[in-house]
Formats: sequence, C-alpha cells, structure tokens
Amino acid sequence: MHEARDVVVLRYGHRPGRDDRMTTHVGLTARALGAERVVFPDNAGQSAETVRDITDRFGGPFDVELRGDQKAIVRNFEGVVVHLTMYGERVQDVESEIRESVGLDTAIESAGDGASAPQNLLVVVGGEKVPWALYERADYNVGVTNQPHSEVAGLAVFLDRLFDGAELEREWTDADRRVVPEATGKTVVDAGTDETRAADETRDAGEADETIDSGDETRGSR
Ligand SMILES: C[S@@+](CC[C@H](N)C(=O)[O-])C[C@H]1O[C@@H](n2cnc3c(N)ncnc32)[C@H](O)[C@@H]1O
Repeated sequence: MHEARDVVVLRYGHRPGRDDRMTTHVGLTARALGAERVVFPDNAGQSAETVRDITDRFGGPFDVELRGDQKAIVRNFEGVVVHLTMYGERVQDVESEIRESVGLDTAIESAGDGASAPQNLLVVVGGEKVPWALYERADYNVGVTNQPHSEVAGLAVFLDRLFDGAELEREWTDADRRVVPEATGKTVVDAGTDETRAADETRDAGEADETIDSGDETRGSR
C-alpha cells in the first residue's frame, strides 16, 4: 500500500446568506464521502461551525479550515488539482488517471515497484462564477455530466468515483452518536456504549436534521 495522501475540498467563493446552505452541504458531503478536509472562504464562518458541530457529534477525523487566500491555495497546492465544472472533461474518461495519480488505483498499487508516489488531491467546487485562471491552473477540469447542476451533486459523484465506493464503508472515530441503519425509524445510539437512546432517539435525529438545515434561511435561489 502507498502512504496516506490527503483529499482536500476547496469551496471557491461564498456569498453570505445566499450560499450558506450550499456551502454547509459542500462541507458535509466532503466529510461524509471520504475527504480529509474542507477549506471554506473566511466569510463562511457559519457553515464552518455547522460542519464542525456535526463532526463533533457524528465523528471524524475531518477538519474544517477558513481561509481568505483561495487563489493562493489553488496556485500553491502541492499535488493534483481537480476543478469540477460542467465544461470539463467527462468524469468517466479521466477518473482512472486521477485515481492513479493520487495512489488510489488498486491495479497500480498492487504493481509495487514502478508505481508513482501518491499525491495529495485538491477538489475545487465553485459557487458564483469562478476565475478563468482556475481552469488554467487545474490539472483536470472535470464534468459530472456536461449539464448544469450543483456543486454538492458534482462533489458527491466525483468523490464516489474517486474512492470507487470504498468511502461508504468508512468507520468514524470520536463520535458521540451513531445512527442505526434500519428500514423504518430514526434510531440514534451512544457511540461509546452502543446504548440506544430509546426516549431521545427521534429528538436526536431531528436535531441533526435541524443543524444540517440551519444554514438555509431560504434567502433566495441561485
Ligand atoms: C451552480 S454552479 C455555477 C457555475 C457558474 N455559473 C460558473 O459559470 O462557473 C456552481 C458549481 O457547481 C459545480 N457544477 C455545476 N455543474 C457541474 C457539472 N456538470 N459537473 C461538475 N461540477 C458542476 C461547479 O463546481 C460550479 O462551480
């Protein structure tokens, strides 16, 4: 196996109020689907707080960073930069090359000698219009279909392709709570003891729902 590499998601641009819910969901999706870290613009403190709160309750490891220098992060990133855009190359055409470059291609990993060293990966998703320089700097401009949709949908599909579904089996550490998968119901247990919170189960699941939605003040649509 190669040494660990980091998958970092960068939310490029944020309009406070209008983008709160989308930015929060970019962070939650990055966390849930296998990234190590999300970087938000420094005016997205409310979204950062929500994602940190979910991580505290439902586990990690996962880091949230607030940074004001997004152009510099992209310019100076040491590793592979993927920019998700509807104008990009089809994800199904480039996913294997990207997986290989970050050491996630199982065929290459098992090849041992001769396999290139894994690199960190920066996945950039936009909000409002992103600068042309980002298209030029990116090692890959990748489209999840060449149809307009959302940064959350694009990120989710891209990460699942990147990890080939392995992220769905992830174990979480330092969680207070764990959701029990079931056909019907909303059961949450104490992660440490696995003791069912019988009386509180519906309330706890409801709290998580509320927190996730807390960035949505329905202040207008995109
Ligand atoms: C709602 S779009 C806005 C795009 C903006 N109008 C522009 O021209 O850059 C916000 C983000 O969603 C992502 N996105 C939208 N459609 C996509 C697609 N088909 N594939 C990959 N990412 C997509 C991109 O990261 C984009 O920056």
